[in-house]
Amino acid sequence: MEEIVVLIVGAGPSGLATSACLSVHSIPHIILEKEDIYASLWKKRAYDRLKLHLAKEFCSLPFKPHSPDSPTYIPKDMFVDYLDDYVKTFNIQPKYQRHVESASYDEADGKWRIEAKNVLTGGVEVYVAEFLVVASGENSGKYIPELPGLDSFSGETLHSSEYKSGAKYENKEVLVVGCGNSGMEIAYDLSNYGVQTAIVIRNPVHVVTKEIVRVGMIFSKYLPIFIVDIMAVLMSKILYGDLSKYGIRRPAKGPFYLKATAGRAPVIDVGTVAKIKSKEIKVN
Ligand SMILES: NC(=O)C1=CN([C@@H]2O[C@H](COP(=O)(O)OP(=O)(O)OC[C@H]3O[C@@H](n4cnc5c(N)ncnc54)[C@H](OP(=O)(O)O)[C@@H]3O)[C@@H](O)[C@H]2O)C=CC1
Ligand SMILES: O=C(O)C(=O)Cc1c[nH]c2ccccc12
Repeated sequence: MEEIVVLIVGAGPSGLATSACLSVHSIPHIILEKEDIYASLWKKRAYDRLKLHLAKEFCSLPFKPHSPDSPTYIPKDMFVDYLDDYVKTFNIQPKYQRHVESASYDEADGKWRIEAKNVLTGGVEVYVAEFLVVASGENSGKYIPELPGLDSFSGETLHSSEYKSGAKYENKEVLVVGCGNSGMEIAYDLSNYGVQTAIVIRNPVHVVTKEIVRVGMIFSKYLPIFIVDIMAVLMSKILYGDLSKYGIRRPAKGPFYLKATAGRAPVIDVGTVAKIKSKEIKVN
C-alpha cells in the first residue's frame, strides 16, 4: 500500500497539467496511467492530418504558453512535442501500466482507497490518497456498436482510433459511420486520397468553421452563451446556406450550449461540407 496526498488517474494533458500545478505548490502526488506512455491518445490513436481545432491560446497547459512562432492551429506532432517539453520541464513521472479499477472514499478516515491493476504483473496495488483527481479522458475507450451482419462483412472494418490516413484505401469504397469531428475529417481525408467515400449522418449536427469557434470562444468571455450561439449559427448559415438538403440538419439547441451542457462538440468543418455539396462525399 502506498499513501500519497493527491492521486491523479490518467497521464493525458489534463493529468499532466494537474501534476505541474501540484508540483509548483510542492504538493506530493502520483499519476497512475494504464498505458505505457503519457498522452497515448495523441501519440498512438490520432490520425495524421489532425490539427487542434481550437486556436493555440485556448490549448496551452498551465505555466507554458505556446511559442509565438507556432501556428494558430497546432498540428498533432507539434502538440506532442509541446507535451514532451512540458513533461521534461515539470519532471513528471507517471506510474505506467497501472489500470485503476476502483476508488472508494472512506468517510471514517477521510481518505480515498484506490485499487489499480499492474498490467505487467496482473497484481492489484492499493493506494490511499487524501484527494483523487480523475483525468481519465472523455474519449479514451473505443466503441464499436453491435451491427447485425458486421461479422460476415468481408471488407476491412476499423475504428477511427486506428485510422492514420487514406493512403491505404486508394481506389476502394469506404463507409464512415459517425459524423462527429473524427468521422467528418476522416471522410474528407479519404476523399482526398481518391477513395469513394460515403458517410452516415443519423442525427442533427452543427457545422461551423474554426474561425467561428474562435470568435465564439472570445465572445463567450463577455456575452451570455445564447447570444454567442445566435451569432455562431447565423455565421454558419451565411457561410454554408441550408445544408438540410444534403442530409445535414441543425440541432434546435446552439453549438456552444450543447458543448457546455452535454459535451457535444459542433463539427468544425475542414472542407468536408464542400465535398458533400459537390457529391464527392455521399451522405447515407
Ligand atoms: N482536431 C480536433 O481537435 C479533433 C477533436 N475531436 C474531438 O474528439 C471528441 C470525439 O470525437 P469523435 O471521435 O468524432 O466522436 P463523437 O462522439 O463526437 O462522434 C461520434 C459520432 O458517431 C455517431 N454514431 C455513433 N454511433 C452511431 C451509429 N450506431 N450509427 C450512426 N452513427 C453513430 C454519433 O452520432 P449521434 O450524434 O447520432 O449519436 C456521432 O456523430 C469530440 O469532442 C471531438 O470534437 C475529434 C477529432 C478532431
Ligand atoms: O470538443 C472538441 O474537441 C472540439 O472539437 C472543439 C471544441 C472544444 N470546445 C469547444 C467549444 C465550442 C465549440 C467547439 C469546441
